[in-house]
Amino acid sequence: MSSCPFSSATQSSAAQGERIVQEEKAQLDFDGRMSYGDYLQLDAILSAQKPLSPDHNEMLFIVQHQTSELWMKLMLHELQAAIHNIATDELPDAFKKLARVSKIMEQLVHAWDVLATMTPPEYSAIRPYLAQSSGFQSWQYRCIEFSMGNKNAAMLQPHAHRPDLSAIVQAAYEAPSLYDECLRLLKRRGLNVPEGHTQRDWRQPYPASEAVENAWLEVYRDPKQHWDLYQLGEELTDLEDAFRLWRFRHVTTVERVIGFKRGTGGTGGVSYLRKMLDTVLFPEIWTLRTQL
Ligand code: HEM
Ligand SMILES: N[C@@H](CC(=O)c1ccccc1NC=O)C(=O)O
Repeated sequence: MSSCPFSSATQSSAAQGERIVQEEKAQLDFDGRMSYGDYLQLDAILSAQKPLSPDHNEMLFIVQHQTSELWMKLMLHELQAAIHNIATDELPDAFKKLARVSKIMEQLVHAWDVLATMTPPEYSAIRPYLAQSSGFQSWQYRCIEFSMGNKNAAMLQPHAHRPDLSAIVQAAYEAPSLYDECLRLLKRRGLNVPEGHTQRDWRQPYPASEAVENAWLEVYRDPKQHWDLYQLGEELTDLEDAFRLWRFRHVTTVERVIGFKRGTGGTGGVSYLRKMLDTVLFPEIWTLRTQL
């Protein structure tokens, strides 16, 4: 009999653990049945981490980006469905999805904390192996930017070598953005949105206007009268707020890890990412607040 209280505690809890599994009648035999790993295609996902360098920290770098791309996949799925819901006047359905998109964006903001544990020398050991690859070439990210209205034809070019992906990014470029559909909705609801905003070349960057600010102001000055449009405006605010935080954490993390080195994607690095901080997706949603 062992005199060590920890070893007897371990034995009894092991026995207890086994008893619970038996009593609860957990399914233990997966011969011919679909298991957790089968359903989630874990063999495919968990065999996709292939470091190129001998460095320990490359696994962090790969997992961080792969998980980000998975969250972006869900974000696009929700965002595109929300845009469709707005176009077809199903606002409660759109709100549910937009709230989820904002939460995913917040999740990605917090994810920077994990990557920021990588020091400059640790990243320098990996960086040569990345060659000219860069997040700049993320086609899902570009679809998100385009769907949110940040249109820029130059951003199509890195995808030209992959016609399959290029077609998807091109479609997001040509389609009305989330904000375009919101303005069309405002017009259907009788607000005074000029035609240049409801029927335009969707590939062009969104042109902010006083007329649109006035339309939103009508909503914001009397929220009870236009409750769902007011709620929509606030959902757009949450979304852009979260997106701004993501951009900011990106540039700060990049500065702490590579300083002012040029980016592997060919840009000036931090200087480019700082310019991106000036992006405004839903301009009148912000400017209207000066009038309230
Ligand atoms: C140590 C980590 C990171 C560094 C040093 C870094 C660096 C950079 C740099 C310098 C650029 C500018 C383009 C270039 O010339 O390469 C860039 C762009 C970009 N990065 Fe990162 N990045 C890091 C992590 C991430 C992560 C975790 C993501 C998440 C998916 C990400 C997504 C992007 C995206 C989407 C762009 C394009 C942004 C735009 O065009 O506005 N990056 N990154
Ligand atoms: N642009 C980064 C490289 C980089 O960050 C990266 C490279 C390959 C895959 C994802 C990346 N992440 C985001 O840009 C750099 O200049 O170090």
